[in-house]
Amino acid sequence: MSAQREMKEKKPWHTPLTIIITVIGVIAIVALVTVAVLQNRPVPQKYKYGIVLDAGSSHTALYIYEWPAEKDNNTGRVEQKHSCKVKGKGISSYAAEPEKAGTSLIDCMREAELQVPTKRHRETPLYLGATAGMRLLKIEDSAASDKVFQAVEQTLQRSPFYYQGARILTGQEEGAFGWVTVNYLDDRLKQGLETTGALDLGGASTQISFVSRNYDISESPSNSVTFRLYGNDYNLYTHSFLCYGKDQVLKKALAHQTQSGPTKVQDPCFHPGYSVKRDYASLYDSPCVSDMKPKGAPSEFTHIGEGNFSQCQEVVKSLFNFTACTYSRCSFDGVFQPPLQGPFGAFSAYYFVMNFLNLTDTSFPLETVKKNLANYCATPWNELKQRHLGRVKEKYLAEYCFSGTYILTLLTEGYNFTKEKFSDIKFIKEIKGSDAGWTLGYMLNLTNMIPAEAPDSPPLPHAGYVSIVTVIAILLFILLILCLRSIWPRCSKQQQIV
Ligand SMILES: Nc1ncnc2c1ncn2[C@@H]1O[C@H](COP(=O)(O)OP(=O)(O)O)[C@@H](O)[C@H]1O
Ligand SMILES: [Ca+2]
Repeated sequence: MSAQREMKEKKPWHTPLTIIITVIGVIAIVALVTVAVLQNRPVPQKYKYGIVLDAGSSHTALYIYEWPAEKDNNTGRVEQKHSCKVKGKGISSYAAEPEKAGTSLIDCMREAELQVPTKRHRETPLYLGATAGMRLLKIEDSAASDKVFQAVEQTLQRSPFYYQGARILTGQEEGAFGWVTVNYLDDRLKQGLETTGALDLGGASTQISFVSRNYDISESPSNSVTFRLYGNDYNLYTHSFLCYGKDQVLKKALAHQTQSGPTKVQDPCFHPGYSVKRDYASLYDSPCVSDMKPKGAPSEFTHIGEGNFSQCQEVVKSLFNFTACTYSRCSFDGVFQPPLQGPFGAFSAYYFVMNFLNLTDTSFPLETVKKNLANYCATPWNELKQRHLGRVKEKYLAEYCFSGTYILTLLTEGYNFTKEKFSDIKFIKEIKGSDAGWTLGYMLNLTNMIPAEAPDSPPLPHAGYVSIVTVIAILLFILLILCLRSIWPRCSKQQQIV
């Protein structure tokens, strides 16, 4: 039996000293991990809020956005928490009774007070942005537009939120902020990815916004918006066509068909069997058509449907001017447009209409889409009413054939989405739970929530920190055991020799 083995038997490794050292080591490691877990624990998540009212031509909607309080200007994600549809029409329809524009907002403001925690009310910014309906009212009757704003301001100032003002957005802002929203929600800005173009169709105006490589912004400076976001520069092309929202285009189409002041109009864009009396005064009441009003027209006409898609398309086409262009290239009405580029998201009325018509799938050939729409337009009005009334507003139902035809014509003839490019368009309502539209981009901009430069890389997250400390602690523990098992006997032997 060797001397070493004898010594081991006499002096096993679990001597009181080694046990004490092991216990102290274990306590130290547990303490280290506990401190790491407790000291660096994230504080319970708190949220901040922002509210934007979208005062559109047809209706007003309130959006509440929410984001983590700790990280608002770089890594945090802003999400839509809630939306509220204001009852009744858009604020521009209250020109004759402006106070009602203010009171119409009260219900949604109450809802917002319940949605945002009370202690956050005073710091929650509140914005109202009006679009083409108010642009038209301002052109038509600037004093009435001011009164509507006064009434709206009165309601908003009384709310507990941090009111930041109500104003009319320019067409460029409406287009550019829609583009920011779509690309922010898709996480394309932070990652510097290729961006998605934005197509917004409203009732009174429509916007197209996209980044086109090698596009010379100096050719039409009024169509360009430059951004520096997260360290990337963007030259955005954007244009807003006033009077090309679907409700104003319908007025233009009817104006086109009533130039001789008839008492009966046979309209290919409405369904067979459709017949409604309309008065000339309300058809021609907008600045988009007011100067076209035929002289000596009767007070009303009967609007009769014929259900003919290709004839409807001819009527719609005649509303665009494709000849006047002083630039290298134009979309229509003499407006500059660089070559289309990249994927596009089409939202708002583009989505509502194409979704109702079951035509959101753009992987089908354009010809198939047209054929399906032609079939739909030829469907008798009575049949459609039986199928959908009760679930769909009668006004919407009556107009889907016209709106669908307008959308296809605007995209293909107006903007030049050829049959190859048509599949670049995706009809979308929302992205990751937040509605596509200008409101989110508007708020991100006004609250400076998108930094111009890329944020510094974030510090180690809590879970990562705890894991690293735990791994180090386990390694230390293993080292300690190894030390005890292999080095300690030698140390003790040395002690013995001494
Ligand atoms: N469910 C729906 N079906 C069809 N059209 C709809 C639906 N919901 C909203 N719309 C239409 O979408 C358009 C929204 O435009 P809006 O934002 O009010 O105007 P603008 O942006 O021009 O100021 C209107 O034409 C409205 O009638
Ligand atoms: Ca709109």
